[in-house]
Amino acid sequence: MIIAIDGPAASGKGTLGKRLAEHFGFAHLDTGLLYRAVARVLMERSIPLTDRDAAAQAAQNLDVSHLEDDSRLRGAAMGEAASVVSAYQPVRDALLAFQRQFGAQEPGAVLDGRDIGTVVCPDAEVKLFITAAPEERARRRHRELLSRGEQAEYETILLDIRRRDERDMSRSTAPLKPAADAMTLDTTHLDADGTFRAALDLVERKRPAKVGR
Ligand SMILES: Nc1ncnc2c1ncn2[C@@H]1O[C@H](COP(=O)(O)OP(=O)(O)OP(=O)(O)O)[C@@H](O)[C@H]1O
Ligand SMILES: Nc1ccn([C@@H]2O[C@H](COP(=O)(O)O)[C@@H](O)[C@H]2O)c(=O)n1
Repeated sequence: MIIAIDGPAASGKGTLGKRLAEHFGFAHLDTGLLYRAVARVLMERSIPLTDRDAAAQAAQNLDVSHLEDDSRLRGAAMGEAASVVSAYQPVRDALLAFQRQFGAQEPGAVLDGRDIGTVVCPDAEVKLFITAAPEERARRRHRELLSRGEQAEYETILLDIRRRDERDMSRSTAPLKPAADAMTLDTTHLDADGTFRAALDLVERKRPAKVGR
């Protein structure tokens, strides 16, 4: 059983994915971390992000263990860099098998990203597309950074989110878009608990007999 969650930056995909996975006893993969990790390899070696061959090589040799715990992958700069290297087809190709293998786990898996319902797991039983207005997403990210004691400007975050959305939606390879059979949830006026309840309702409506412990 696969729950595919896609959506734009800071829409709450990861928060929701984690909660759904806990609820159903499934594994969870934040696929954005894979692209962030590829970008980090290049940045650590002072290789320009425009070097497609180096990015592809980094993706092919990526150590995918412990990405969740790696604080160096978080932050706006790494998200921006990830959105550059993620547009390269060979990078995406190199990360595909791992993601599909992750999705094949029993009793199930939740994967969140940009192309899970469209490319990685086109046969997922449940596909959710999580959105929120850019201003609300920027407010959430701003709150998050301030609560971690980091310096953050709301306007800068909003610009970053808009730029990243644009790049992710307009690229030719695996652009961010809802799968034809995805259920869209606009969370602009929902908090994290409300989002979880609304998503759970959608999941259970879609697969009432198969989902649940
Ligand atoms: N429905 C919600 N209402 C308010 N805040 C939320 C909601 N969902 C998530 N958040 C908060 O918004 C921030 C972004 O959420 P999260 O990291 O889950 O988004 P994301 O879509 O996975 O982001 P990214 O695309 O950058 O990986 C976090 O601080 C999270 O706690
Ligand atoms: N399935 C995915 C997941 C992510 N990306 C790219 O990585 C960037 C960072 O992702 P976050 O979810 O960690 O913010 C994102 O902007 C995408 O460009 C992707 O292409 N496919």
